[in-house]
This record gives sequence, C-alpha cells and structure tokens, in this order.
Amino acid sequence: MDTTKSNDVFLQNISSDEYFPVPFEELEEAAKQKIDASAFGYIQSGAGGEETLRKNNTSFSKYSIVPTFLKDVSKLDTSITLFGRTYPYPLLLAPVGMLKLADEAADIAVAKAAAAHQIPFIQSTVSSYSIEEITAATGDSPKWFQLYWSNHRETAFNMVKRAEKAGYEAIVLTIDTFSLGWRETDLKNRFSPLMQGFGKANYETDDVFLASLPNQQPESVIQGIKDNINHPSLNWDDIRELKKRTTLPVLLKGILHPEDALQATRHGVDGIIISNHGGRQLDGVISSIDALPEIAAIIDGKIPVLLDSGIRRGSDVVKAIALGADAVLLGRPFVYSLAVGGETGVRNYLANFKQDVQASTTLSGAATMQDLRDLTITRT
Ligand SMILES: Cc1cc2nc3c(=O)[nH]c(=O)nc-3n(C[C@H](O)[C@H](O)[C@H](O)COP(=O)(O)O)c2cc1C
Ligand SMILES: CCCCCCC(=O)C(=O)O
Repeated sequence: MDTTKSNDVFLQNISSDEYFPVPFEELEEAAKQKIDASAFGYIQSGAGGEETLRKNNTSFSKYSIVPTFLKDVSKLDTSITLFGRTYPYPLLLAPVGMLKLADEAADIAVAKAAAAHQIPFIQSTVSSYSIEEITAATGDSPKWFQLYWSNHRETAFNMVKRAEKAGYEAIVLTIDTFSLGWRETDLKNRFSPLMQGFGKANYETDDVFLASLPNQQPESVIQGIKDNINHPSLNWDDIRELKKRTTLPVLLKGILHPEDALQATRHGVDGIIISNHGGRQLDGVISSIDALPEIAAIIDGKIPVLLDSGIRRGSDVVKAIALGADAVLLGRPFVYSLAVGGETGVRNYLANFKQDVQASTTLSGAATMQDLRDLTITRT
C-alpha cells in the first residue's frame, strides 16, 4: 500500500526540507526559540495567575465526540457561508495586534497566507501595517477589520470608513478590552509593545486621529493611542451609533454571557464572537467552549456565532461546531507559525490544520458542517 498518498499532512512534512512542527506544543516551543523572550512572553502569557489560559487549553477535553459510522462521508464539504460569502473552511484568523514582534512582514505575511487558503484575515486596529498597506499587498482576498473603540469616537468611525473603502467585509468590535488585563508577565518584563511603537500603523496614517492630537511628535501619537484604547465608557448606545455609521456587518467579539448575546440581537448586531481574548483580559472567566452551548441556544440561529480561545486541533473545531458555533478563529498558533517560518510558515500551518479539520470531520461521521451540528457530544 502507498501510505504516502493517504494523508497529505505526512507527505508534506516528510518531504519538506525543513520540518515544520505539527503539534501545537512543539510549535510554541519552536517560536520561543526564535523570538525575543519578552515578545514571546507577551504573546504566550495570560492575565493574572493564568487560570483562564489554562482552562482554555483543558476545557475542550471535557467534551467527547460520539462518532457514528457507515454513512459514506466520501463527499466532504467543509464550507460555510457568512454574510453572503462562502468560505471553504469554518476557520478565520483572529485579530492579533503587534505582529512585528513575531516577524518583520507581520500582518502582510499572515494576510497573504490566509488569502492562499481563502481564509478570512481579521486585521487588528493595533496592527503593524495599515489597512491600506495590507490591501495593497493582498487585493480583494477576504478581510475583516477589528475595531478598538476610541475615546475620540470620530477616530473609530474614520477607521471603519477606511476599512469600508478598502473593501473589508465586516467590522469586529472587541468589547472586552476597554482597558488592558492585568498581565503579570509583561509587568515583570517591563514590556509594552505599544510603547515601542509596534501597533501604531493605523493611527499614524489616520488624519482624523492626528488632528485630535496636540502635536504629531511620536510620544504624542503613542499617548493618543493609549488614551483612545482606554475607554471604559463603552456601552450599548455606542453599538447603536456604530451600526448607524457603517453599511458593513458588525460583530461583537468577547461575548461570554447569554444576556449580552441576547442584547446583541436586540441592538441589530450581525454576529457575535464568543471569546475570553485567549485568557489575556480578566483572569478567572469562563472558557469559550463552556460558554458556547447556552449562548448558541439563546441565539438559536438568528445571527452567526463564532468562537475563539483555545482552538488547537481539528477535533476542537468539530466540538465547537457540534456545540453550536458556525465557525472558529485561530489565534496564537498562527502567530507562532509566523515566528517560526514567516509567510510560508503560516501557509504551511494552515495547510496542515485544514487537513486536521477534514480528517476530524469525516471520522466523526459527518460530511458537512450541518452534519456536525447533529453530532452527539457528551460532557464529563
Ligand atoms: C499577541 C496577541 C495579540 C492580540 N491582539 C488582539 C487585538 O489586537 N485585538 C483583538 O480583538 N484581540 C487580540 N488578541 C486576542 C485574539 O484575537 C484571540 O481572541 C485570542 O488569541 C484567542 O486565544 P488563542 O490564541 O489562545 O486561541 C490578541 C491575542 C494575542 C495572543
Ligand atoms: C494598549 C494596547 C492594547 C493592545 C491590545 C492588543 C491585544 O488585544 C492583546 O494584547 O491582547
């Protein structure tokens, strides 16, 4: 039997000159060896005592897939449709700021790798390249824009306008980061990527933001970003206003409570992302996968439900979809891939991951994402 033909994952890794780590744990270790220790600490660590970070990595194990067989799953279709556009996999790349910490080509490398797989790239407000630079490098591949609200509201609306003009297809408003989590690793390392200028590309190219500053010296720009990102006044009236100011679908990222999910539907929000920000904001909060079943029940198909925080393997994707998610976002794994192998590293990682999703789907007894919805999951 020609076993090399049976699984491209093995083929790809055995035949490539340089081994690219497949297990997440190995990938994380390889990234650690590649980048500055404080930068790695910023990416890898969680807030507080990292209770939530640990929970994100263990909660999936509480759920067990109960597969069914003998159903002919040979015609596999992993596609999903979100806001009128069909994507080949139930996967998106989570917004991650300061990507130059991992590789000089940062967002441009990641967006190109995502485009190669038709996976939507969600650009962070605090990205290392601007909306316009990323668009110039990647054309009309699917891109969404993650918005950090701004104390200077017109700055937020202007960034939304820039994203619309550049052809971005959705706005993701992150609601859990109106101030930064208590990040002990960064405090210990005295590390602030913002102070070092890693996340300012969208701000220093924004006329409305620049006009709001007392002057345009670098220190004034950084202080302006800090003042903007710190916005504890964020509330449902702002969501109503954002909805009025854009024609794009608006998703809220950071939903963990079913009541907030319900409020989102009442305020005309177009989608939600269940997320605890990878354990980086409030330590001790519920894991996304634990929050999912109740939220999915309350949303009841009215709007798309996405999820991130702890997706590491194809079986995690299967569990999330079976428990009610429409799609999931990958976070740290693609950042580590970028650190280890640049654009090729991310492309390679996504090629492997999508095959893991395919294998995990069919071995569950499902041929479509709808079939996964009918899968039996037990909780221990
Ligand atoms: C280094 C780093 C930077 C991040 N930056 C942002 C950001 O700018 N905006 C945002 O909404 N979420 C940001 N996140 C959170 C991710 O979007 C996502 O919620 C989280 O990484 C999911 O957890 P996981 O990576 O452990 O799966 C960041 C996460 C990391 C690791
Ligand atoms: C004050 C800068 C905030 C950037 C936050 C980026 C992020 O979401 C994360 O580090 O997590």
